[in-house]
Amino acid sequence: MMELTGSITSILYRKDDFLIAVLRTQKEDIKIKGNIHGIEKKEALTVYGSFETHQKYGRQFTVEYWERPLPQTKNQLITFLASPLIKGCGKKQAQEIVSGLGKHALSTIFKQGSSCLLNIKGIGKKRAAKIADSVRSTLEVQEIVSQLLEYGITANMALRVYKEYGSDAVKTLKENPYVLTELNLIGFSKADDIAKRIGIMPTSGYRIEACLKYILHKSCFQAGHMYMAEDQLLDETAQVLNHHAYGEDIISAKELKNGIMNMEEKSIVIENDCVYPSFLYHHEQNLAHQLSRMKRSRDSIAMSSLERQIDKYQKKHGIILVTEQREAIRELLDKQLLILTGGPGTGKTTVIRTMIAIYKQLFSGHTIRLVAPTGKASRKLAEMTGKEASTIHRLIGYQQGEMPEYHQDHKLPCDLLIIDEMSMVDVRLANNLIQAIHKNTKVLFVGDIDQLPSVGPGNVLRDMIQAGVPTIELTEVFRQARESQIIKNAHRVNQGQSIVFDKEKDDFYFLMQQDPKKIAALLVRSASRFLELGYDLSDILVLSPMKKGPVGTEILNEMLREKLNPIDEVKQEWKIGKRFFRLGDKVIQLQNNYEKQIFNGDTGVITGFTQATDDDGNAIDVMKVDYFGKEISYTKTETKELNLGYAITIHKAQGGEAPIVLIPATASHYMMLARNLIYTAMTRAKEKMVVIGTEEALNIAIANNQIAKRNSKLAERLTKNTN
Ligand SMILES: Nc1ncnc2c1ncn2[C@@H]1O[C@H](COP(=O)(O)OP(=O)(O)OP(=O)(O)O)[C@@H](O)[C@H]1O
Repeated sequence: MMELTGSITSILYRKDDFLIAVLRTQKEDIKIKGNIHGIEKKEALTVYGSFETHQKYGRQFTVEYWERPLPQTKNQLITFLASPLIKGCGKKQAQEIVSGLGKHALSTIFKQGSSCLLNIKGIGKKRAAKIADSVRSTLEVQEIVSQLLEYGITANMALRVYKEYGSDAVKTLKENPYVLTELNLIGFSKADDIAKRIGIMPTSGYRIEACLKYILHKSCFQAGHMYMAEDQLLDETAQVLNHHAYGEDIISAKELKNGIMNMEEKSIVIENDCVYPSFLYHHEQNLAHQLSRMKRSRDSIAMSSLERQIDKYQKKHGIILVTEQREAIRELLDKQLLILTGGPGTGKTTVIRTMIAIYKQLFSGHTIRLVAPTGKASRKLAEMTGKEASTIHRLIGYQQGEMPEYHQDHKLPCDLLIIDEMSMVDVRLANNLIQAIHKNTKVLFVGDIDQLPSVGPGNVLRDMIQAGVPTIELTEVFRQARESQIIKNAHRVNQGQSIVFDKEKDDFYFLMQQDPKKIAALLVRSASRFLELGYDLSDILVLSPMKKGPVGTEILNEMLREKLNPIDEVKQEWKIGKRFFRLGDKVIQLQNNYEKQIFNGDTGVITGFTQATDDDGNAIDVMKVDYFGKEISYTKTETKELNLGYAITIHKAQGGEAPIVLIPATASHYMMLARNLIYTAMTRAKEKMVVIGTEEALNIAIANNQIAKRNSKLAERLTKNTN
């Protein structure tokens, strides 16, 4: 193996840890390539490896191992200390440190910590701690990264583990590489490969427990279950453990059972052969406990005064509420908890509006709050009611991994709480919300149970209805039923009837096409046509049931971008690995970001690329995205929270709506042909709905009403608690 030392003069390509760069040695400029983490232009570097001649790219040096040579001369030391790697240290402080501590400054700081910096001019206690921390972590990280690289643990993973375990990172990982799955860095099978390279025994308890957890979590977070039957969990785990790289029957049933027993004390709860991740068990139990207490309590108010108020409202607004709507208002004022459910256009928002107006008349001075699970849904709720509305997260002050601001010992100051789009709320969010509700607060859950269930575990709305929580179902369809076919067809789909078309009306189009590739092309053409007609990009929702495949969102996004926002010389772009973001691109946020107050499913448009300063005062590149007039900055690393948003999955579109909705219907995504998917997509359309595909595929979807059952005991607990 050869050794080369020099400084980086240019970076030619970088993706994650993989780098191609030019290294200037004393003799010549050499193209180097390999997994080199966090190196920037001008930095000194020593690489170990060998030369090879690439057919296309010629002679280059393949790096097996690398290190940042410790600065030797005083000047090198000053440059290192003043670099962005060392926080809190500018050039002035670096010069003072080197003149105070001499050429062994780094090892002195590493060994003695911040105390050796306290006598240096211009360095106070806080700055000394910052500098000492940075020196320690920079040196340690380099050591850790190089030690772990040989096992296939990338620098990014090593850094994350370092953050969690500090100097113990290598020891921890060598003993239990499955912590990489705990930290959500890789899945079980990749961790298992790494474990094999490290030499972990296939019968290791860590391996068994990691696999049990992986199977259980997959079932809860991908299929939405709250628990798994113990036998099924054991069977599925045995299959993975015994077939992945090690051959059959390496793990016995007894060892698996032991694994479960070990976990029982730490991370799972077993109740009558049902295995729950502990936190989900506690969410379900606490939610049931709190809900059943609420269900029981009753309020009594003057009903005659209520009836008078309803009559007054009807007269003022020229509306006659139907029996169910009137009943909903009565019920909520009589009880503490009510569910209002119904399909599109059945008057749910009308009930909310009436309820707010009457409640205000009856209880002036009381506080009313309106919330929904996503930013998109809460904006829609505010628009429909003309009242302020927020996300549930914002209402309760929820931050990832922290206790919400409002909880069981600090209740929300609110008298009437209305929660819209309840079908999207999973058990975790539902419990956090319910715990924060005061025993005197009235709660109205509004939702449509025929839409897709929550992305997260549980089926809260359905379970509550099943358990007998007071529910009013609105069945009469008011809106558009006569004039528009969208609502009419949505209700037909929901009842398992095929779609009907009236060519005279121009709000529901079906474009027949069999070939999936042509369907994709037609979706793009139709979207472009609507733009030509004067609609805005934000008016158009192109939805697909899936990400992959010929009509999946991935391909559609690329095709739509090329058509609707093609590249030109002046449009700036950011290239990050294989992905790139272009000025004017429509993007979607993929996860909740509480700091930015941007939530999973929010869509925006890229408005520019600029520079900002980070917490340490360093200049960083940022990309600006406009979300409904709110401008949010993303660093390059943060763009992993974004995807192109020209086409999004139906799941991500829940809770939102747009004037135009376009969807494909093809048997090529046979697995995804389900009634609640089509129904959810259709109910997003306000003005025009375009389906492109075959009637056969559409009818298969409409006929498929097999809603995958989710394992949950919320209904059972609620019923038991109440009886
Ligand atoms: N009792 C009623 N009499 C006449 N019109 C009504 C009545 N209730 C509601 N409407 C009208 O029906 C339309 C749909 O009502 P609303 O928006 O309340 O339904 P929704 O269930 O909230 O619909 P979506 O879920 O699709 O948003 C509105 O135009 C509303 O004014």
